[in-house]
Amino acid sequence: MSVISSWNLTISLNTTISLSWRSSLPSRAIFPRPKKPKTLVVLAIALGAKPTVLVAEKLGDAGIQLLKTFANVDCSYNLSPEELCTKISLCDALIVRSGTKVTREVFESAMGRLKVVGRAGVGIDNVDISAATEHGCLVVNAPTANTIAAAEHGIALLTAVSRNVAQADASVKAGKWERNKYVGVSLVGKILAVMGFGKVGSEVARRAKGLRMQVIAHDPYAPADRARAIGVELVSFEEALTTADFISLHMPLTPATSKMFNDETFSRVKKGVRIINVARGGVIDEEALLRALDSGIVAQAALDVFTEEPPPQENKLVMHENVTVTPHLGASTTEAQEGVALEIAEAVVGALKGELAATAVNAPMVPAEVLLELSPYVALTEKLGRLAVQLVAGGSGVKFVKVTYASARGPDDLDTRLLRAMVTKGLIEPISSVFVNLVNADFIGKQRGLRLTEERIVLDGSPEKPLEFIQVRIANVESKFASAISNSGEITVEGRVKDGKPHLTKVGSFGVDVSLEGSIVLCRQSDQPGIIGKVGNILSEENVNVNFMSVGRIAPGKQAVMTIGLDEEPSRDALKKIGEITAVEEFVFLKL
Ligand SMILES: NC(=O)c1ccc[n+]([C@@H]2O[C@H](COP(=O)([O-])OP(=O)(O)OC[C@H]3O[C@@H](n4cnc5c(N)ncnc54)[C@H](O)[C@@H]3O)[C@@H](O)[C@H]2O)c1
Ligand SMILES: O=C(O)[C@H](O)COP(=O)(O)O
Repeated sequence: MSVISSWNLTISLNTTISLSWRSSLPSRAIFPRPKKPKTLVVLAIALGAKPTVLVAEKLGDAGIQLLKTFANVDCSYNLSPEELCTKISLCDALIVRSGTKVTREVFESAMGRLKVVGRAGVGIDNVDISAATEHGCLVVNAPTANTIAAAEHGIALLTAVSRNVAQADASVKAGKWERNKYVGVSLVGKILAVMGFGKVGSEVARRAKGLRMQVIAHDPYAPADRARAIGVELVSFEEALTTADFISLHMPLTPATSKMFNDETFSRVKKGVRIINVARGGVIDEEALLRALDSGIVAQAALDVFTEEPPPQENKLVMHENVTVTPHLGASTTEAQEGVALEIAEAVVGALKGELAATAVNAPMVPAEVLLELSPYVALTEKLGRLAVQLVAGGSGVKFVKVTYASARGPDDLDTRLLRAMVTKGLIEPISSVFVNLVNADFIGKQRGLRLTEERIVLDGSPEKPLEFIQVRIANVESKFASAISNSGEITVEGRVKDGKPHLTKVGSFGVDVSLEGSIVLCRQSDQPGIIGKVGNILSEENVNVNFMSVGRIAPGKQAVMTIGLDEEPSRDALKKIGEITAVEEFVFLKL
């Protein structure tokens, strides 16, 4: 017997969302699936073996200790890209700082085993997030623990450039005493433009106010009330650029911010401006900065970060007399590194345990109370998806899927992202070798050409229950069980949560009622006495336990659909015998 595995979304009791590994029997009878390369690894975890965490860059000891309570920890620093790719297929989690590039090749080399990448810090520009998502790998970061350290480093560089501290230090050490050469500029009353008013930017602004600078900020996404509360005016990019005496950069490196400071922007700054960058090297076009420094447009620059780290030897920008540099030290305080290590270790352990960390970068965040409430509907939607797709006749292809949520709640009062992901999982997993989770559901769905639309029906009644029923319909397909096609011409399955358990309540236009556990047989027959007994006998001869049975009919004596819930999988022979009962017009066996 072969065993396959997949991520499974569950909601744990402490109300965190869980993406956990599940091993299950393949739906051989209907859709044989190839073995996946991650099988052994997943089984190892399922059987209680410790997961392996590769720590690829120096991490604070508290974090390492925490990881060791749950996992085997392999601290291998300075790996070459090739070595990382070789090692990664033996690891369930990877922890990096900014010095390791977690590329698409890394995810591909992981062969499906890598479940989480932890970035021990804020910037995730060294992790290929798209590739992580495509491979269903969760990415978490540690976004708060180094904020103060980075802000303090920004202020250190600001004060250092204003008083030529680095240059004067080097000069004295070279045996010189150049008091006139290193006359500085005062900060009091000068305009500081903080570019990127997030966590670090606002802490820099707070501290610069303490130095009695006039602080303005540019951030297209920052809330004005946060700026007001600190006494900072939010201004346009143009105003920040043209009025600032000092510019401090604190935005992430994204396609939109890449080389945001270039020849054109430098041509608009106030002559003699001083620039501090503790964000990311890539937000400045370094060659343009060099030109601006040489022409005196930029008087000085202080750089903690570079496009390429470490920058090449004898780099003109690094060696420039008006440039102060540090080797990406923004987060490097003892306190910040201990905090970051703990923050990332907790997030990675949580993710490996099946909880989705609050710092997930590539998965939708759903509040804990919403998760708890939606938990039984998560199971229901996945199972409806699984049923619907198994009803499709071979060769039909599944493209147009509609999910209808019927609820007494207002349209804005129901977060369906989880449910949509689970329908996608249910639709795709039985017919492919990919595994789908909350991280990659939308991507995989799109990749496979699935056009999933959602629809809300607002019911009268009490909004206490989040959902009354959920319907999954597949359009433009034939069904291997013709009765599953409703009057609208689509394969239709509908379900409800009863006593906390998912139930199938409609197939096509037939009302049914069966708990969605184990597997089910759907059987259409001409309504007459004795059929239930005959089917029951065939199954009991095989020791297959019937856990639920319901019959939905159009009218007495006409057609009826019998739904039988089974604990075990019947043999092909037993299924054949059911099909041979004279009154049975069609039947289908479905695995949940
Ligand atoms: N040098 C270091 O060691 C070090 C340490 C910590 C953080 N960082 C870097 O500092 C930066 C900020 O970190 P954070 O924790 O404050 O992040 P954050 O997400 O809290 O803040 C980033 C801010 O930038 C804003 N932003 C996005 N696009 C922008 C644009 N085009 N123009 C202006 N603002 C824009 C966002 O709205 C957000 O408010 C990141 O690049 C991070 O990697 C560096
Ligand atoms: O984005 C960050 O958190 C900082 O750049 C720190 O990077 P580091 O962990 O490599 O010091």
